Amino acid sequence: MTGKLASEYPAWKKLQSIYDSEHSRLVLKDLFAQDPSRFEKFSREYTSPTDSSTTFLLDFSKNLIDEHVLSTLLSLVREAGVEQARDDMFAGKHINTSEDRAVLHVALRNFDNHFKIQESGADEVAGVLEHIKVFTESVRSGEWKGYTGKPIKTVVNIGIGGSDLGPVMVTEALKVYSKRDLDAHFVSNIDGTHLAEIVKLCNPETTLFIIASKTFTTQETITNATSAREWFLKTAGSKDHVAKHFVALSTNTKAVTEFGIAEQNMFKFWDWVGGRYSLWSAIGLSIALVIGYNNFEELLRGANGMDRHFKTAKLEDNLPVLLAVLGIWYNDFYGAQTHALLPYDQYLHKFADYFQQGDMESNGKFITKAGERVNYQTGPIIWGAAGTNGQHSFYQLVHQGTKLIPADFLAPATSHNSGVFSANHHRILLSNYFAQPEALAFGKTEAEVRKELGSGPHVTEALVKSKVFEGNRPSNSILFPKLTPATLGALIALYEHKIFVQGVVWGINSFDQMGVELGKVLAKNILAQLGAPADVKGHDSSTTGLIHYYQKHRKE
Ligand SMILES: O=P(O)(O)OC[C@H]1O[C@H](O)[C@H](O)[C@@H](O)[C@@H]1O
Repeated sequence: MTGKLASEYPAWKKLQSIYDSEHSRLVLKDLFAQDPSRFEKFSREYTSPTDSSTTFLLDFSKNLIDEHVLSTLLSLVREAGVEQARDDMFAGKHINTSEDRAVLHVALRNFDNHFKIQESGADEVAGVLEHIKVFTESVRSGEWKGYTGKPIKTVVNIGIGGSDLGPVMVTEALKVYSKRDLDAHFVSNIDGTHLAEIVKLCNPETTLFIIASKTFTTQETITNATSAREWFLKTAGSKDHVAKHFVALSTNTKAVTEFGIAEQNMFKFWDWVGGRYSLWSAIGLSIALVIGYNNFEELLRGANGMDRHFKTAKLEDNLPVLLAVLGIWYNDFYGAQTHALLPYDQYLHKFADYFQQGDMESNGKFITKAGERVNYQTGPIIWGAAGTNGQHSFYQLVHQGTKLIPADFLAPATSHNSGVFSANHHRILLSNYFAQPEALAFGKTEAEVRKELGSGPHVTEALVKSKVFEGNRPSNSILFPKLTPATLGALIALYEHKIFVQGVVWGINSFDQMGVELGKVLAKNILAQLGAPADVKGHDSSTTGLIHYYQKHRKE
């Protein structure tokens, strides 16, 4: 972090001039034809520094780059001081400057104290992991009993944002490792419908509520938790029973005890864990309950392997850096607005949702750390869905629309369910995983279309044109042997560090989230005015009109 605007770096200016003068030359079809070793040059195999069985391939050869572009992008990383900023993060420096906090999700998975981290609380991580281990083992084994002496059958995580999305994504991704007789549900939305539908599936005698909130002040979570406790007490009667059925994951001991959860039922974490980076902390309790502590630890170890790679690999081979600079190339020079995450693995169907918060809350900023307005684009819009469903909905636009949509395709070579149905499913899935990036990159020319259609009265010019695929649409492919906890940990950490690198280049603070505040404050003010039309004051005519319409039509 240099305090400069990204556009001031010499490499940025050079990239702009390369783009202006040469981008029309960067045509994938030609680049591949000119260089038979393009795949070897622009792909890397990752092997975890701590566990050789955690490995994946990143193929970035289908990007609109050549060696000159890539080396200039890496110069940008150097000029922006990414390596120093990375080392500062790992050392526990307060790089979240607006909140004066360290950013230490890497400390949550710092096995063997590999990184020397001084920040207060970092030495408590192992103790909390032990707490998680003991608790999850007692719940999973049936030793932990509800108030009528029955074991826990259902866990309900109540949280929102980072206190929800990570646990949801990971428990879905690693479902195959779950304990079959323990159901897990997640309630996040303040809409009472969410909780109402979930409690229908729960028996108060055998349900454990996990109240997950870093601050323990989030309106949605505290309201849902209070309602869940009321629902529970309707059957359980005595408040003494709450201790067996409610635990909290938080940094706010005072608010947790005020809520009525005993301190021994609170799993602690620290203000240097950002909400959207918290699944590795106590916020992962629901994950550990579902997949077991050992698998949870494997997830963390997988992430730790990626941390070590990110910390030491040279920039040319540093996978988070490579993903980051490719993203910058499209976002800032090609004018791409979005980035799609397209996992060809049903287990990863929440992956894009998760990184919507991870990326967009981190890098959706227009002010640099020094308080200057940027004069370039920052974080992309992240979106996506599991393949092949997307192919039957939005891929049309990705292939033939007017927008450039860089995409990451992810897939496992082996399915967890190969033995359940015929191997055919996975082969078909993967044939699509291979075909889509190929189609995007190389397209189909007008000549090919004409040849295919032949001649005849039905072959109009319009028909020919509509069947052309221009190609030259870039993508990354990430292929891993199998979706294990460690592989998933490595992949999540890969994207976390990608977001970090981009944030440093853009000069922004990736670790605060001031942009979520205004709406919250206005909603609080409006909530106090919803009683009667006469109370509605101080708004524009649109907001006033909407509230009045609501007041006229509501039946509560
Ligand atoms: O965990 P909590 O304190 O309840 O916060 C839940 C969420 O609240 C806000 O929306 C923040 O922007 C998120 O980053 C955070 O994850």
